[in-house]
Amino acid sequence: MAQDNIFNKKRPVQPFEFNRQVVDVFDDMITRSVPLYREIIGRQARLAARFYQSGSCIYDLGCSNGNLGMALCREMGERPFEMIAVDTSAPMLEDFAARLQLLEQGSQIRLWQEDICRTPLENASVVIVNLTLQFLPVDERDELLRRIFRALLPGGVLLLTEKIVHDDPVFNALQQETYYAFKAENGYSQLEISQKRDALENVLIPETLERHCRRLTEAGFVAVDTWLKWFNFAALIARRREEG
Ligand SMILES: C[S@@+](CC[C@H](N)C(=O)[O-])C[C@H]1O[C@@H](n2cnc3c(N)ncnc32)[C@H](O)[C@@H]1O
Ligand SMILES: O=C(O)C(=O)C[C@]1(C(=O)O)C=C[C@@H](O)C=C1
Repeated sequence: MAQDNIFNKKRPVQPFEFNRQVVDVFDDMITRSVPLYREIIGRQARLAARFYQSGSCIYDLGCSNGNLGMALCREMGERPFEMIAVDTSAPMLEDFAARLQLLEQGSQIRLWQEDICRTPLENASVVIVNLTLQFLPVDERDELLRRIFRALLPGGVLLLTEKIVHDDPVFNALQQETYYAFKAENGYSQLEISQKRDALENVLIPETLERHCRRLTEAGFVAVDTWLKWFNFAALIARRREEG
C-alpha cells in the first residue's frame, strides 16, 4: 500500500481533491485518518448483505476505490446481487474497475461517474453513504436524503457515516484534540495534520450528530440508530419502516 505523505512538505495548500495523487495513497490515507475504518467497511458490508432484498439494488454513493464493494462481494459469496456505485472522481473509479475485473462477481457492480445529487435512485434495499455527505454543499443534503428515502423499499436501510462536530465548545475541542492525537499516533506529523486541515477547510463541512438525526427524521426515517461512534466520527443506520 503506497504511503500517504502528500502534506509532509510545507507548500501553499490547495483545496483537497480526490485526484490521482490522492487516489494512489487512498487506502493508507483513509485507514490512518478515519478511526475504525476497516470495522466500518466490514460491518457495513455485513449489514448490506443482511438487509439486501433480492431483485432490488444496493447503491454506494461516493464509493471511492470500492473498499465497500469488495467487502460486499466477499460477504455475498455466491448469492446474486446488484450494486450501483457512484463517484465523481475518475481515478477512483478507474481503480475500482481494475479491482472488479479480478473478481467473478465483479460484473454485478456497475460504476457510474456522476454527482450523487443528480443520480437517479430507485428500487433500493440498501443505500450506503460513507464519509461522502460531508463533501456536498450543505443545502443539497436534505434533498438527497429525501430522494434516498423515497427510493428505498419498505424495510430498506440507509447506512450513513460522517465526520461530525459537537455543539458544546468544550466537547468539540476535546473531539478535535483526540482526533489529531489519533492522526499523530498513526504517524502523521503536526505539519501534515495542519496542512490537511487547511486543505479540507470549506471542502469537508461536518455537522452535528443531532443535525444528521433530524435530517433523517425529516426525510421520513422513523427508525434511526447510531451503531458506532468514536469522538468526531459516527456511523448510523436508518430504516424505512415496512408500513411505509
Ligand atoms: C472519503 S471518500 C468516501 C470513502 C468511501 N465511501 C469508502 O468507504 O471508502 C469521499 C468520496 O466521495 C466522492 N464525492 C465527493 N463529492 C461527490 C459527489 N457530489 N458525487 C459523487 N461523489 C462524490 C469523492 O470523489 C470521494 O471518492
Ligand atoms: O478530516 C480529516 O482530516 C480527514 O482526513 C478525514 C477524511 C474523511 O473523513 O473523509 C478526509 C479525507 C480523506 O478521504 C480521508 C479522511
